Amino acid sequence: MPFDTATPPVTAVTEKDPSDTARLLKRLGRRSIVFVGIMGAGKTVIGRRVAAMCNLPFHDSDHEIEKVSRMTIPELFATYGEPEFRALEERVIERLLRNGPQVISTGGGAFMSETTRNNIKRRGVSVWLKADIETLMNRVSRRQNRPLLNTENPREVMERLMAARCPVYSLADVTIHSRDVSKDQIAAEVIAGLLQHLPAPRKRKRKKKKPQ
Ligand SMILES: Nc1ncnc2c1ncn2[C@@H]1O[C@H](COP(=O)(O)OP(=O)(O)OP(=O)(O)O)[C@@H](O)[C@H]1O
Ligand SMILES: O=C(O)C1=C[C@@H](O)[C@@H](O)[C@H](O)C1
Ligand SMILES: [Mg+2]
Repeated sequence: MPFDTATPPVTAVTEKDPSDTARLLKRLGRRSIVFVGIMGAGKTVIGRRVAAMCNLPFHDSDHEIEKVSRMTIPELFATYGEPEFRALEERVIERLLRNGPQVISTGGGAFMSETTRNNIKRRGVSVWLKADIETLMNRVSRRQNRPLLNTENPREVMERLMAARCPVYSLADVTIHSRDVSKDQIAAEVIAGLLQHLPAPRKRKRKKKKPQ
């Protein structure tokens, strides 16, 4: 499947406009904003920024997993293998989701679990940060903390993962094109995208007074 990043642009709200974040918080209620997407898409950095803009708590499932297991993700993969990591990831996200409203950034493979997708649907609104292969490879080459990419040909692995995962990521409620423009701009586009997705509460009609 060709990877198309031609997501329709979302009109960005300005960061200075407090009413946009206030409206979003009202529409969100107790739900969480949940970032999904492949490694390097920007889930952690953009998630943290959106949380700061909305004055919401921020959690990253990878960091949470490292905290509860007292191991790094590469250590977890090496010691227990990927299936154990995935089971832990499901449990951690399920627990995090109970405490909305907040922003949660998930690990790159988390949304592939049907259980996790259902949990997110029930208690959150999902945002796919969608990026092209060049941008992603540029970003992930800076750090060696992603066990799935510790191979001879990380680009080939990334292409394979994208082909398998993009159709699933596309099930997210909101899609934002992640690219190398300022992080504030992407965060503002996320807020605009969420406002477009979440319907404004309908005004109640006033009952007409019966004539006396
Ligand atoms: N809009 C952007 N402009 C420039 N750099 C960016 C942008 N968004 C993210 N980055 C950079 O890309 C790298 C990867 O971002 P980040 O760690 O947030 O990705 P991730 O989606 O959380 O990945 P993973 O699934 O591996 O946790 C970081 O170095 C981050 O600073
Ligand atoms: O894409 C993936 O499967 C992963 C992404 C990272 O966020 C970590 O959750 C882990 O390295 C696995
Ligand atoms: Mg991350």
